[in-house]
Amino acid sequence: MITGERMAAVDENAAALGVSQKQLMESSGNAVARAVREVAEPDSSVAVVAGRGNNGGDAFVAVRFLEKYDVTTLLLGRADRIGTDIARENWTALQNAGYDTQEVTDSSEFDLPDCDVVVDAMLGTGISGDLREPAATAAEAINAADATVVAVDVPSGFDADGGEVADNAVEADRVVTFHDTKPGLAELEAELAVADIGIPAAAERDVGPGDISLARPDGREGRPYVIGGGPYTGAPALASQAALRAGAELAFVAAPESVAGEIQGYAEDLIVQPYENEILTPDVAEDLLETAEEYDNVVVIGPGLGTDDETLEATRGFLSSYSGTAVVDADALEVVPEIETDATLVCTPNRGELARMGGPDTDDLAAVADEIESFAAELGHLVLAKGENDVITDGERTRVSRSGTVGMKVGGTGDTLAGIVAALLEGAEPMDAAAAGAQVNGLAGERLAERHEHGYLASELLGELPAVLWGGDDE
Ligand SMILES: NC(=O)C1=CN([C@@H]2O[C@H](COP(=O)(O)OP(=O)(O)OC[C@H]3O[C@@H](n4cnc5c(N)ncnc54)[C@H](O)[C@@H]3O)[C@@H](O)[C@H]2O)[C@H](O)CC1
Ligand SMILES: [K+]
Repeated sequence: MITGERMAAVDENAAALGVSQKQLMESSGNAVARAVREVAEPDSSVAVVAGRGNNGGDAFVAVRFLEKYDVTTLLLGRADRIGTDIARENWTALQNAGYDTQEVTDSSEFDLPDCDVVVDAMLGTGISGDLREPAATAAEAINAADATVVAVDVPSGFDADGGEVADNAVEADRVVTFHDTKPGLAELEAELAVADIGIPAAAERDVGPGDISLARPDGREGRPYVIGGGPYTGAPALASQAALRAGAELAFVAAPESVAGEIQGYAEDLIVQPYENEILTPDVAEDLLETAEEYDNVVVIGPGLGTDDETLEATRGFLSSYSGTAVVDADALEVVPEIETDATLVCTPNRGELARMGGPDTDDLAAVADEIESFAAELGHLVLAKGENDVITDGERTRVSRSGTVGMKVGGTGDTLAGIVAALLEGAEPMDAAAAGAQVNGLAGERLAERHEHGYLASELLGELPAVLWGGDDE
């Protein structure tokens, strides 16, 4: 099962692996033609009703595989308004090759020919809400027609993310969906076929550009709250700055007053909130818990906290009572296996921390991804295990992020990762935020390594994050 928006991410990953959208469209269209042949008689007439997106594009491909039938293709809208190159190229091929096509620019012009089969290629996973004109009029005519209706990917008007069906949606007899079923499809009356369209497994398993598109904040959102510092001051400063660079609106740091000034000194952009103590104690943790619950923040707990018994007790208490989302990093990780909590925890252990938590003890994390998945299932929380390749798993789904370079084995890169994940968690599901966060942190390192193989600093990753997340002119 995959949602429409995650399907788009997988498509983007496939393209990055070298399997282009146009190749996928050719496979999709071929699958649609196969379904039509299954319901059509040799002399059947077929009406293709196509939208201006890639859903329509799939049907333009299908037409080339239905030469034996009497096929008419109706495009809802003007050809020069077709929304993607690959759909337009397939429309133009039909024009050049003399296929029977019509542009319907106004609902009143829409006249569904008498036919045995209708291919519903108006809207797929790119839609939102009830059908707008002329799709609405077309859907009404399709539903009223005495023909077998074959829907491309999903019936037009079906929401592939949540499974809702628009009131004026097409009622299909058959649905040919691509790669994997979508939420709610199996509940429809229609006969469902899931067509393999040649997407490599790596496009789903390995984290890629599609995952960054999916988790990228569109604008400033979120106010991560970093609870760190004590013996160390660099870690919380790096984590909170990384959160700002990855899209957070504000970044708070709660730290002992003895080091708060030092942390503030790293960056005026941070909002450092000192607490009276040399270290994090249980009663301080209770105050911070109140603040965290009040502001509905994503919390990052651990960077620079140290392993003093009282601090660990405080961390145990905080995480047991907290009910929001927390990135747990560094020394705070050791309390996670010991506690019960309603919080959503995203644990970011390195190889040693993973082993100490009870996970597999090996350098090659990708090779033991299944074991890490079982460990996360048992732990009951999401694990982002950091290594040369990072393994991200919630105990059911497991991804591998292969970005990064050997030069990133330098102090602080785990802190920037924690901050990036916290920022992405403000607007994305935990698995998506953790996978994209791991990928983004690594890509920032790759950008630095293009200039010098070694010798760069975790603090230099910060300046690379906006380009990795939002692109922009590279110097
Ligand atoms: N891996 C795969 O699954 C592949 C799927 N393919 C096909 O691509 C479509 C998604 O295409 P996309 O261009 O994103 O959007 P759509 O074609 O679904 O529709 C967008 C189109 O419709 C207009 N629109 C949006 N909302 C409405 C509305 N409520 N009423 C009327 N019109 C609406 C919008 O303006 C756009 O023009 C997927 O379903 C598959 O069929 C790829 O071809 C190959 C890989
Ligand atoms: K459709």
